[in-house]
Amino acid sequence: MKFSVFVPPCMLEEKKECPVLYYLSGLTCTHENFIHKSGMQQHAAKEGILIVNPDTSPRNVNIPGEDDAYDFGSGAGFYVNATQEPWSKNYLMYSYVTEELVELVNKNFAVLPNKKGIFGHSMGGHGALICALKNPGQYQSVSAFAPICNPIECPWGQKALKGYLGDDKEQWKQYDATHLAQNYAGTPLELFIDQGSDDNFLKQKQLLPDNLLTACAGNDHLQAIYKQREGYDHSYYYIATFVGEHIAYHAKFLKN
Ligand SMILES: N[C@@H](CCC(=O)N[C@@H](CSC=O)C(=O)NCC(=O)O)C(=O)O
Repeated sequence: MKFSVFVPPCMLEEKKECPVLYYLSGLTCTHENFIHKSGMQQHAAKEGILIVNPDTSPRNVNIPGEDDAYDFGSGAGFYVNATQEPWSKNYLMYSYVTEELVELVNKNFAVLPNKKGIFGHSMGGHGALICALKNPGQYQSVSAFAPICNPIECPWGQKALKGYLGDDKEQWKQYDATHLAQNYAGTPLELFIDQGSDDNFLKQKQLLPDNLLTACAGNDHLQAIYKQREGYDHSYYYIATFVGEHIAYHAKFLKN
């Protein structure tokens, strides 16, 4: 598995220990889209935060058809642990991003292991939300750009969850941010949800933020901040515009 890391100057030059922020990308992305297109480096440098961006799936694992669709298989791991063959051997993205990658980063970079945030875009926004909701207290901050908020109810999510987890919809709920938010009983958590108003995938009902906001409103342990950006779409131009605001938001929690 490849992943990219941005090391802030204060870690490189002043040998300071820094907080760490994991960014989970969306469908079709590799570990490079975010570093090429978001412009996050200047903001992470200013705040002194190490950024880690994993790939979105295993690659070249010789599963027939693994590269055939943009929304399933390569580039579309959906941050779940697959239980269905042939995916279950390699497609363990949830354990990878919450455990294996974290251990690797903690061992190899001078990060503060208890100052850890997570954010992401679209499929990766879904990933960030479920990682935080399933692991109360593990992430000090979470935010998402145009996340898939209720995958059990949208075409992208239904295709992926059926393929990786099988037909039992009870299993799907374990990876659904809206369902997890309805049942969350952990330490108080704030979810920062960002959404462009002119996002085609919002219009196609792939994202369903209202369902997650309703779930949060009914749960005293959760607080949602929802920012709708007038006229913005789903692209990296949108992410590049607001990534500084997200990194500053995480810094409030990670640098106190
Ligand atoms: N090719 C697909 C859409 C693919 C797409 O828009 N991917 C987004 C994330 S969407 C949700 O996870 C993305 O980040 N693309 C990479 C980029 O650099 O823009 C289609 O045609 O519908």
